Amino acid sequence: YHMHVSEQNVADLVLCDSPHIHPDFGLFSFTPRKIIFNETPCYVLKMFEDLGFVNEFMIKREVLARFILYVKKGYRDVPYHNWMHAFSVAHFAYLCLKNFQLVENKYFSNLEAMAYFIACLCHDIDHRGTTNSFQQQSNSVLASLYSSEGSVMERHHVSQTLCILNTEGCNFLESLNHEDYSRCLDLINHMILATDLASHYKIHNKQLIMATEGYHPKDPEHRYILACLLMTCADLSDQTKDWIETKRVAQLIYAEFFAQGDLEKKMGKEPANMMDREKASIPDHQLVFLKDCVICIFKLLANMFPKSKVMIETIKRNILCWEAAKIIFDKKALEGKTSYEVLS
Ligand SMILES: Cc1nc2ccc(C(=O)N[C@]34C[C@H]5C[C@H](C[C@H](C5)C3)C4)cc2n2c(-c3ccccc3Cl)nnc12
Ligand SMILES: [Mg+2]
Repeated sequence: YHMHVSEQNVADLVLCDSPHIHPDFGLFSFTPRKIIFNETPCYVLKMFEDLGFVNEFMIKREVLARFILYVKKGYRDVPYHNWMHAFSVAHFAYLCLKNFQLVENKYFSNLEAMAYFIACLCHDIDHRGTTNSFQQQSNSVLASLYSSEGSVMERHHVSQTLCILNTEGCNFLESLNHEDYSRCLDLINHMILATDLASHYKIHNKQLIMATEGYHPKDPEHRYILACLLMTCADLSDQTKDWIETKRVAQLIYAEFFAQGDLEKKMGKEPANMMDREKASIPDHQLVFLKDCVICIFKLLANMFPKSKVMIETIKRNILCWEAAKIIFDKKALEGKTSYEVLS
């Protein structure tokens, strides 16, 4: 693995005790993006320990510290799909494990819980800020590797995760017995693949049935579908925070989308509307995304875990904010302003 992390940073992280955990850190309303970038590795280590995995699986703190720093280094400096996105997604996994007591209430085994947290942390490693369809369109190396199976980027994120685990001094799972080790990698693989939104639409109906008819913990398909639901919720968890956060995240996402659109234009390709800074109507697109995708997923989560009902209210409030914003965006469009200019 060509990346490198300084052993000084590893030593500092092993000794890190600096930030006391913020009192609201365990609440669904907490916004993990407010954590100072340089303190995030320490928070990941603290979440990992707080979830009991270090003791349960006899994990060496130094090896885990090195793994976390390699994962962080594996993310690129793109507007949205960067380390802070991974950190916020892992924080949401931490919130679900703690607030829903997924292990205590037998929804997840300890191994599944650890795989869930790790998959969230690693689910977008080495993202280039471009979509799966762009990989195909541009005949990227990743497309040549994975396009026959689909979920091109997600397969690359899995591959990068395995590369880091196989890097000297990073395999914190080495203390697991052979069966747990291969089961954990299999779980991480399926959980990361589940973050391809196109895949989510394929199993949404099964999730609806599970959420309405009841969860059967002994049914392996239910365990798989629940893991997929929890991955998608974590990936979209920015949408369950207050409006200021939601608006700021939209700026980051559209910065990425429009950069891809600009690239496609340079390549002589016609970008999709949501990627075209001249054509995209951000409020309209976000209203469709929130009403047709985000709120449906979190309603399923609320069916299974009533404690997450508060997030439905937050998403509804964000929808109202986008409805109000739409009026302003449409007025500014008449003055010739693009919606990205209005959003910024
Ligand atoms: C706020 C917000 N808006 C978003 C608007 C749109 C899309 C999006 O990928 N749409 C689709 C629409 C159809 C069917 C599939 C495949 C493609 C064609 C593209 C999905 C994602 C959005 N998204 C994400 C997000 C979640 C997972 C992966 C990547 C991203 Cl960017 N996280 N936050 C947001
Ligand atoms: Mg992704």
